[in-house]
Amino acid sequence: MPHRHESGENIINLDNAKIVQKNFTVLNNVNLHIQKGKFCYLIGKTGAGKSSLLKVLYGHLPLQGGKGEVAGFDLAKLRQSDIPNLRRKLGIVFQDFQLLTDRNIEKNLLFVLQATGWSDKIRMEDRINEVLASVGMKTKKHKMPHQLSGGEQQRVAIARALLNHPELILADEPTGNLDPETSNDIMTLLKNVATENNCAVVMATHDYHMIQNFPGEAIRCENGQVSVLDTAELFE
Ligand SMILES: Nc1ncnc2c1ncn2[C@@H]1O[C@H](COP(=O)(O)OP(=O)(O)OP(=O)(O)O)[C@@H](O)[C@H]1O
Repeated sequence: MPHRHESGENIINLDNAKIVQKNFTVLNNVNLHIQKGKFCYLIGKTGAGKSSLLKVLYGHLPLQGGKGEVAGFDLAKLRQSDIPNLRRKLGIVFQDFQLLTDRNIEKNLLFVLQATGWSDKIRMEDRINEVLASVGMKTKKHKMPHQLSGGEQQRVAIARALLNHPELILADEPTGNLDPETSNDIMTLLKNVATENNCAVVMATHDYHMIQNFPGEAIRCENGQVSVLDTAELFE
């Protein structure tokens, strides 16, 4: 892993970073330093650049200027062949769960383990049971995704994100398809598993009720710039 080096206490370091979609600069001069183990929101209006920022952090969009480091990987020097190694350090959770619909929960998780280099059958089975237990879904492992509610599918998606002991979970509107009560359950779960696993979380959301229920720090995308604020400032 040639471009990996330890970076002290931060899981994310962006300095003067430029984030571009096609030829359009979405965010410029981004300076962002997120400590290991920290939970923070990513907020901003539709089109402000939240998803684009997340995509740069998980190596889906190339960094177009400045410096960037995620989990010790230098984003400016990231090669295609480094991306699987970066992704192994991350857990990614999406709004639409993105479970494979043609196989049961256990096989969904097995697929990820096999794709990330695991081979020992017993160890894989143990890890699957462990992560499913940590999200309260161990008894549902033989169910197909369509047999689960949205909240349950998102629990499984969080379990899947935890498989490789990530140092960082990137979540793009993970409660966007859920009712308010289920959203609160998922949020509580995400916060708890992050704390238990000493894992940082960056979670994009539009849901101000949830931010009010679970205050904290937020990264705001606005007018092509990024700033960090306390969520209490949003309700003054
Ligand atoms: N694949 C793409 N090709 C070209 N432009 C894109 C692409 N994806 C996003 N954009 C543009 O980049 C800008 C930022 O979009 P992005 O999806 O990052 O915003 P967002 O804050 O996540 O919005 P939302 O809250 O609606 O998800 C928008 O102007 C959008 O039109």
